[in-house]
Amino acid sequence: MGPPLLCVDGLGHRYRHHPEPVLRDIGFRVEAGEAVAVVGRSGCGKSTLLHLLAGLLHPTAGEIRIHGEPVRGPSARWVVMFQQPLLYPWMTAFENAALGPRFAGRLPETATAVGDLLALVKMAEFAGTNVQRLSGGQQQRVALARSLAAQPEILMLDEPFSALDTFTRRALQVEVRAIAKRLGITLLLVTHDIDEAVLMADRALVMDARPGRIRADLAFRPLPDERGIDDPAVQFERARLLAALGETTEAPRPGDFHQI
Ligand SMILES: Nc1ncnc2c1ncn2[C@@H]1O[C@H](COP(=O)(O)OP(=O)(O)OP(=O)(O)O)[C@@H](O)[C@H]1O
Repeated sequence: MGPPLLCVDGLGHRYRHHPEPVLRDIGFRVEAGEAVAVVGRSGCGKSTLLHLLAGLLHPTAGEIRIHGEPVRGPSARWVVMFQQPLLYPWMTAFENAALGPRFAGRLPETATAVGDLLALVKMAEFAGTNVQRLSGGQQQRVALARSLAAQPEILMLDEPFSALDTFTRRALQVEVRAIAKRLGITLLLVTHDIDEAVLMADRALVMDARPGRIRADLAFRPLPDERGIDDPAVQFERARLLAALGETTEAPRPGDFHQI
């Protein structure tokens, strides 16, 4: 068996002019195809961790390997989605989604594939619309299509839906998970939203703050890919996650929720 997709060992980070390290001694593995949420309170270092994993920031201690190779900078093998969709406002949805293939000189051959991706994210009818005329949720859908057009192995998400209303956020959380599973893309998500973690992930790494460390590695029991927050099994995993975060005093028992 080869190395895991992602291997993190003894990872630490200290910002310049910052007296204390933000992250200390972080280690975990992620296998290809997993969906992993890093969960913790605001300020515990989640974004810093994701920036390190994406090669946007260099660690001051430890090592990150993807396919056994040290991460030294950004790569076409992974893409990051942020809270803001970061689209070019003067372009249409299609033009934004097609940016990667265009820069790689792969348009027009890949135009159909980009069209298919817009359909996958339910934006086909808006392909020719200027993105300024789209809602926040629709803009994130376009950003998702742009990310998928890069054919990444890993999709890294930094609280990508936190600026959206609850209804839109829920829909995107469930859809992004289903799309990633369908395309075989590994999901790495950092969030302080427990619901987002149980809706999108198979497993949660629970972080402590000051310094940021992993307190627990919690594998969820198998849940359906298209899951609802009200499903009893999802509620059960949510309660386990809350207990792991120290938000409740007792871990739940299966009998606490019906139909498990
Ligand atoms: N560029 C920087 N320079 C110095 N300190 C920083 C920098 N970026 C973040 N920090 C500090 O590092 C700590 C962790 O920040 P980080 O954004 O990684 O946490 P987070 O868990 O993602 O928070 P949030 O959920 O609020 O986004 C905070 O104390 C923050 O002030």
